Amino acid sequence: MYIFIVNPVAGNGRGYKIFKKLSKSMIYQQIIAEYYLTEYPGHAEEITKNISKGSHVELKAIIVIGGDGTIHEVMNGLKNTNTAVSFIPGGSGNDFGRGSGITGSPISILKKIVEDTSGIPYWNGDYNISGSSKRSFINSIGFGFDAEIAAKANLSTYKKFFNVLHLGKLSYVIALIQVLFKFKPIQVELHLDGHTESMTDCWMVTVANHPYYGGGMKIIPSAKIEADLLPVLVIQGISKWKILGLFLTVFTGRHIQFKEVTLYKAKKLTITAKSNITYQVDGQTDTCQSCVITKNIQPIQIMGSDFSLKLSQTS
Ligand SMILES: Nc1ncnc2c1ncn2[C@@H]1O[C@H](COP(=O)(O)OP(=O)(O)OP(=O)(O)O)[C@@H](O)[C@H]1O
Repeated sequence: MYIFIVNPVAGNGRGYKIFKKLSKSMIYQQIIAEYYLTEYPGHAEEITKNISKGSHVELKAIIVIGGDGTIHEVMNGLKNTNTAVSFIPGGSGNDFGRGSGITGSPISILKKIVEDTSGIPYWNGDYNISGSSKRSFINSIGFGFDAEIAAKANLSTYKKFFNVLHLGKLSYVIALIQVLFKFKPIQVELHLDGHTESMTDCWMVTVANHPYYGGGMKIIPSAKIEADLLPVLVIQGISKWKILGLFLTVFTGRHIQFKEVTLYKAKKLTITAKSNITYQVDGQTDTCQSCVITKNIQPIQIMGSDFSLKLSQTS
């Protein structure tokens, strides 16, 4: 059996339209399926927790139709890492689809999920904000400048408007300009395994499970799906005009050539700031003063990925 968790408001209603069309398709009619429509923020996580508690012995996969926020909730609701998960992009950003190799039309993705026998292993990252319990991020977690851009864009009225026009990236460009002239670099201490870096002029620190964020920007082009190691990108000591130029190159991934950009790899990162800083996790924002980040040691099987075809060809 397949269980669909559908966010009907993802992508301004795209999630629901995709599910409606898919549910009438031949392939959907041929499988045993149950579906849930989410009704409020946090609902996908609750549904997944309940599924995990139940005894769906024949459960082949949970299939998420929505955006990154919905798959973030589902991954955090999973109690049993043996449950396979898949994703049919229905949101506005859909970076998880890009990063895990899930591409094509909804029907072709469902076909791949049904025909895929093993899937690919995917390691989420874990983050522990001081004083709260551990959670997982599916795409990335970032502190400082990019998080403030995400916070500004999420609160804006123009984000919805641009999303309807499929120009979601433009909302980040406007938010970037708004944040740029007010932003004050942050003072942070990074503990990367046994190594410590103190920074007084830090613009941002981002950790990612794969290259993409913000609807297709290649923030850490070299990030790959792997166990154990976290790629960490740090930007420090840069002028406002230069960071503007840097962000223009993020879509191509050439920003890593700037001398103000440093890439690290670590099993564990602890970030401690002098005062509260803004962070974004899979696009949702909040503030914190310290955070511990590690890689989840239990992989989740992701079905319907184009990468599983490549894996089976190389093995
Ligand atoms: N029925 C609902 N009404 C309002 N919000 C909902 C409902 N169901 C789920 N949500 C919330 O909608 C938010 C946005 O969903 P999601 O991130 O999947 O779509 P998106 O923002 O369009 O895509 P992306 O994150 O890829 O840009 C999620 O945080 C989720 O908690």
